[in-house]
Amino acid sequence: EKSTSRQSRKKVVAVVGGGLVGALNACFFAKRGFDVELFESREDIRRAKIVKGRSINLALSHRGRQALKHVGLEEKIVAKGIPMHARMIHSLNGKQSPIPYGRKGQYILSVDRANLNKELLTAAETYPNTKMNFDHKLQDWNAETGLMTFARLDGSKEQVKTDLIVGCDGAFSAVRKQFLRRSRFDYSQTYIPHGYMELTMLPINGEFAMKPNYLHIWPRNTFMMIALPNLDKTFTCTLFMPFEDFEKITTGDEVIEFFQKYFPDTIPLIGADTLQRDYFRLPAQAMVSVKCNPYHIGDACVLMGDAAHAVVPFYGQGMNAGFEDCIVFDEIMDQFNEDFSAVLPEYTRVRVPDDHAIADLAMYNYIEMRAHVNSKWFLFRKYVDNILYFFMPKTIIPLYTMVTFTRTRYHEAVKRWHWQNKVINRGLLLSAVGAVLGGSYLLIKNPPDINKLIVSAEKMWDRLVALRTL
Ligand SMILES: Cc1cc2nc3c(=O)[nH]c(=O)nc-3n(C[C@H](O)[C@H](O)[C@H](O)COP(=O)(O)OP(=O)(O)OC[C@H]3O[C@@H](n4cnc5c(N)ncnc54)[C@H](O)[C@@H]3O)c2cc1C
Ligand SMILES: COc1ccc2c(c1)CN(c1nc(C(=O)N(C)c3cc(Cl)c(F)cc3C(=O)O)c(Cl)s1)C2
Repeated sequence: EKSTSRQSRKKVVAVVGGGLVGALNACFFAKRGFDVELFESREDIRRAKIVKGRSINLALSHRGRQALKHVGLEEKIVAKGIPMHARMIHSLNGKQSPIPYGRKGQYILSVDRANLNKELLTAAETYPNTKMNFDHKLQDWNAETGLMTFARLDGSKEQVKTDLIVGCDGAFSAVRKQFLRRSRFDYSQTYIPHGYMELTMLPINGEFAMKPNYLHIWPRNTFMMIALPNLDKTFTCTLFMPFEDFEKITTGDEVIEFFQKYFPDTIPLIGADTLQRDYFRLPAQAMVSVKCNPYHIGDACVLMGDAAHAVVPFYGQGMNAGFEDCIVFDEIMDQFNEDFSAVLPEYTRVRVPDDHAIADLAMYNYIEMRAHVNSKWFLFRKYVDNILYFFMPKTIIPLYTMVTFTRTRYHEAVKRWHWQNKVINRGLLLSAVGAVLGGSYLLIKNPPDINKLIVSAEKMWDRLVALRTL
């Protein structure tokens, strides 16, 4: 007979937010047999034309692919992604230098954000036990009763109560608002002084304007641009620049002048008119880094994705980390037999250190890129990484390799990176000391004609002085 007791009735999970992580999470919970109610404030993007204001394409790497694989979506998404086997570094003089991401199979994928979101929503909808509620904006919820209040477009209100609330409503999460009112909830957010703006590089004579299977980068210290390819043979270029520099450029001529100075090779590729039109289409967008702890309240609510950890995009890991949140939570559900009162605290204990680590890594990389990464430095650093990795593949694994191509826990990748740096620095120090000792031994053994040395040193000095006066 129909059992009514709470234990045996199928539990209802509310997923708030139908973005990338919310839609994927709906699949994870539905696959487990829960009744899933997804609530998304926007309209169903599968009916809408474009999704403005978010990055148009993203880099999907190993962590994200493993999550998609878990719900049987990896092939479908990878088939619509464009492999990027290497970075293509564009120097100021127009020289292009490829730096492979790793061995043959190690590549990342450029995927279209809107298409990925649509595929995930459609996949969630195919489960008979999911219900999609679009135009439902969470206004408030009560941590004691679990009662949620949604506002509809027509101003009406709808109240819903479920067994678990999964907050996947992004960097400015409404679900997280309740956490902020509670004691012992740590929260920090940092806006960086850089903004980002997307520009489109159209095909030239029906072909990609640049080589497609690369992540194109124009590192210019304070400024940086990157370009990821799209299936329609366009590139989406993302320009990163301090807001105060965006604000200095107010006319079409100033846009061209700026690109002529810093990204000259892109003007013929983007086209002066497209550049001037795109530049004033949308204002530069802000980038925020959010860290918080804990990710749960009792057995009632848990945060995942940007709602729990918005990161600056300088590692291409935000979505990959949010997707990995879903796998980690799912693994803990197995360990604790879906008992929310045990699963949620364990999820916080396990996942917070890793999501904080990737937030710190992305911020560190932003500061490093801004401070002293131009093409030469970028090339040098990646060559050193790749050479050490080539000779000592088991000992020296580049940080980006651990982050991008493995599921090494983010905080463990950071620990190992610090250890490797110590080993490398000690190695460099030892070899430097060795060179000095060896050199001086040779000098003592057969001293050169000291007078000749002085004469050639004086000649060198005179030439230097002459150079300086030029
Ligand atoms: C410029 C840029 C480049 C990036 N590049 C990459 C990359 O290359 N690789 C990568 O892995 N990541 C990248 N990211 C990060 C990635 O975009 C985010 O990590 C990812 O979108 C997070 O997904 P999410 O579902 O947690 O949040 P979101 O994508 O923000 O989705 C949140 C959803 O919740 C809905 N919502 C919000 N409030 C409410 C409410 N009150 N009620 C109901 N619904 C609500 C929103 O409408 C939205 O649909 C980039 C980010 C930026 C800004
Ligand atoms: C759509 O908007 C965006 C915006 C930023 C990014 C992406 C997509 C994708 N991004 C990736 N970053 C890495 C990485 O590990 N590092 C260290 C890098 C970091 C920077 Cl900033 C960079 F320019 C190159 C590399 C690199 O190594 O190629 C990947 Cl691997 S993919 C950054």
